[in-house]
Amino acid sequence: MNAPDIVRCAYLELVVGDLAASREFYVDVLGLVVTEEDEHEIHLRGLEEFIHHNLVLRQGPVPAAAAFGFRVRHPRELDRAEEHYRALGCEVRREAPGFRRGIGEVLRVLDPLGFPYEFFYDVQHVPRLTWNYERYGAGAIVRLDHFNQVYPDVARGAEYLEDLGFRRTEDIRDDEGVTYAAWFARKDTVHDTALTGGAGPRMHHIAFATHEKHNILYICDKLGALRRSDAIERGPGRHGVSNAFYLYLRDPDGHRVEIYTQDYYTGDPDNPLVTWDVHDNQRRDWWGNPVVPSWYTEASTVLDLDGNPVPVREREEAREMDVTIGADGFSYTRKGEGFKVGEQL
Ligand SMILES: O=C1C=CC(S(=O)(=O)O)=CC1(O)O
Ligand SMILES: [Ca+2]
Ligand SMILES: [Fe+2]
Repeated sequence: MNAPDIVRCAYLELVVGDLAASREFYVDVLGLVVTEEDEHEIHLRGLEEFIHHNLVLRQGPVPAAAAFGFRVRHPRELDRAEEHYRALGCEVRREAPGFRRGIGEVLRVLDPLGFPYEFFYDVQHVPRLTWNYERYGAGAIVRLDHFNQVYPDVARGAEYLEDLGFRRTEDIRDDEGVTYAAWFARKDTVHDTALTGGAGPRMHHIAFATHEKHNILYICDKLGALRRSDAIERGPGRHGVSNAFYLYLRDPDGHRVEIYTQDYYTGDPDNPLVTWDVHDNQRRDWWGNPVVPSWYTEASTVLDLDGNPVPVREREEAREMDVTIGADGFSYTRKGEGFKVGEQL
């Protein structure tokens, strides 16, 4: 099927329970830039962004991820996207300009995995603050890097995303051929989205990029100084997959936010796939530090096109947390030299 020409992941809409508390987290603590705001919703972006927003926070009753927005290369790609999804039998809605602040026509779909995807081209340009160093806090979040989606059947989800034109850049598998997670790119970095095997469809995290590791360390130090270290869920650390330096935070509603820097270029057509053994204890943290259980088990509800929570299905294949016994207690540092056994916590 003719897939739409997707340029990049562009925005996420999050429903939050207390808009002021969320504003404090994303603006005062993390330093995202406010493009527009009113008493119902806030439109935020990274310092290097020129499209209207990368994140919408909307006050609502059920904390959830309401839309995953992707920019396409030309307005005609909305027609191609509509054709693609109708051929898949998906619910498709075309929304006139103005449906979303700063965005032109939007094509909305509930995709075959149950995720609310949106596609757009026309967008209001806003000031790119790249050189406005007076606006930079030490956390310095410069752009949206990726989404991460929880879905029960990663192999099935990968088939759908690859048919949508995404390039698989990395994955985690076992010797029996089970796929536990996979990463998919449209732009020239490691991913625009990823599938984490688990009960889904749910939103695992949104990731923003900084330029330097010290920006991430500053965010940790700032949260400590604010006595908000409980917002730190996992990290800081160095990923195996993607090679990025990372930190995972939980926002006031429990939505997971990754701060991410220095992954690698993947733009050549023959970019080699990197596959990790699920028992490799350095796959998710290159230093072998354990993955806290909540990172595997907790994620955000997603909404359908009418704003209702999408029902969640459990994963039927082996779960990474079980296979590695708790948080990476049954994994090896050096293959063939035996396993680290038992809980790491
Ligand atoms: O962006 C990512 C890159 C790597 C990893 S992992 O924990 O190293 O698998 C997780 C992640 O999907 O958040
Ligand atoms: Ca196919
Ligand atoms: Fe991530």
